[in-house]
Amino acid sequence: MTPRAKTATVRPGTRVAVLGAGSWGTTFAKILADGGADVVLWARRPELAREIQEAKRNSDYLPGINLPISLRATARLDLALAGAEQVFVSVPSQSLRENLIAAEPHLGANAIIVSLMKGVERSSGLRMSEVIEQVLPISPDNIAAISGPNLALEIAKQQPTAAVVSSTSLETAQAVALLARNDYFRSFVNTDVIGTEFGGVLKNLIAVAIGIVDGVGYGENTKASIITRGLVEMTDFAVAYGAHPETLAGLAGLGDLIATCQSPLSRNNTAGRLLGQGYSQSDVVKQMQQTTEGLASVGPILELAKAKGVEMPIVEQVRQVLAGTLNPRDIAPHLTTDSDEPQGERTLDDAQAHGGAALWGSVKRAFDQLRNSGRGSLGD
Ligand SMILES: NC(=O)C1=CN([C@@H]2O[C@H](COP(=O)(O)OP(=O)(O)OC[C@H]3O[C@@H](n4cnc5c(N)ncnc54)[C@H](OP(=O)(O)O)[C@@H]3O)[C@@H](O)[C@H]2O)C=CC1
Ligand SMILES: O=C(CO)COP(=O)(O)O
Repeated sequence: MTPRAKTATVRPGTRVAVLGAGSWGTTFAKILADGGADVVLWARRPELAREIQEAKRNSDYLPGINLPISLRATARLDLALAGAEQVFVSVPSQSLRENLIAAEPHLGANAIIVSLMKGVERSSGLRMSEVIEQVLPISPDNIAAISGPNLALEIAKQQPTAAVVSSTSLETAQAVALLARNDYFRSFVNTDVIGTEFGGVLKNLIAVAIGIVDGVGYGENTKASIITRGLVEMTDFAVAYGAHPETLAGLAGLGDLIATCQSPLSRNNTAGRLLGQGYSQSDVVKQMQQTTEGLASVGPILELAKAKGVEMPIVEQVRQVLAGTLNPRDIAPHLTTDSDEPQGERTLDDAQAHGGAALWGSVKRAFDQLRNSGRGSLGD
């Protein structure tokens, strides 16, 4: 799976919309505007739309950040979507369905819909691209997802980073990647939507576990053990659902896992830290002012894991801490067995064996893919 990209160019001023003016939606609108697109950002609260439109600020979510002069904002969905060739969606995952239903009458026939979200729908267990496909009369080839190590505030400060744009259609991924890039944000492409989306969902759960460990006061050994074993868990799960193991070794898997597990900017990490300090789930939910996808994803992910016979001991422990049935001090990087017998270490090699790839082969292919897709699609 090495996408060979065609050379493509971006039309300056291509009209796009971003739905959701929280920290990521606003940051992504800035990425697109700084890349030359004509961006209209939709905020559900008129006062926030007004602040962005008039003061070029979003003081609720990105304090201290100056937004591009060219960025426009509105609380009217019809105005945001009028003429938009690409629509980037960044609302909480649990509200995606209702927002798509509201947006549908205003969407252009050939608009590409891009998910920026990292959750699954609790009621259905569906990934965001699956919800989009279910709600809108749209071909899967017109849907994309973007994921990677993308802590919003760092990017809003124009610190360089990269992400993966994924679509079943390489051309769609390229068309989106060409707009979602500028001198501080680099988009690579792939066609593994399942792996790209699940990477973003699953790293949130491991980040909650790391936060718990931090809150308890355990150190680097515990965290490194959980991150390493967490990546195996993530890969096992995603591969069971059809992902390519290489994707989990890339920006949307390992890359995002590292960023989210080590940054205090991460809301999932912060929620975990509060749990580790002894706060209950309901206290944590009250304290978290921003979207914390991991808390909503634990249940559906464990259900999906069970359906495929995948063991996820770290995610299961997160569930138990959330439920108040496991003392946070007892969280540990368990092996995937209850046996008292010493077990062989299951590594990425084992997890990736489902996909028929050995670790170093797949890592090499991932690097090749990034190199090729970057050169081919971005024209440098
Ligand atoms: N922040 C980050 O660093 C990153 C976040 N993401 C993903 O982006 C998605 C959005 O997260 P993020 O921007 O951080 O969240 P925030 O909490 O910062 O913002 C959420 C936004 O969604 C709006 N919103 C809340 N409920 C609804 C609803 N029912 N209908 C419409 N809009 C609603 C909020 O509006 P209001 O202000 O009016 O409440 C706000 O504009 C998540 O899936 C997250 O995982 C991905 C990469 C990075
Ligand atoms: O996805 C993110 C970074 O890539 C943001 O993580 P949080 O949602 O935990 O803040």
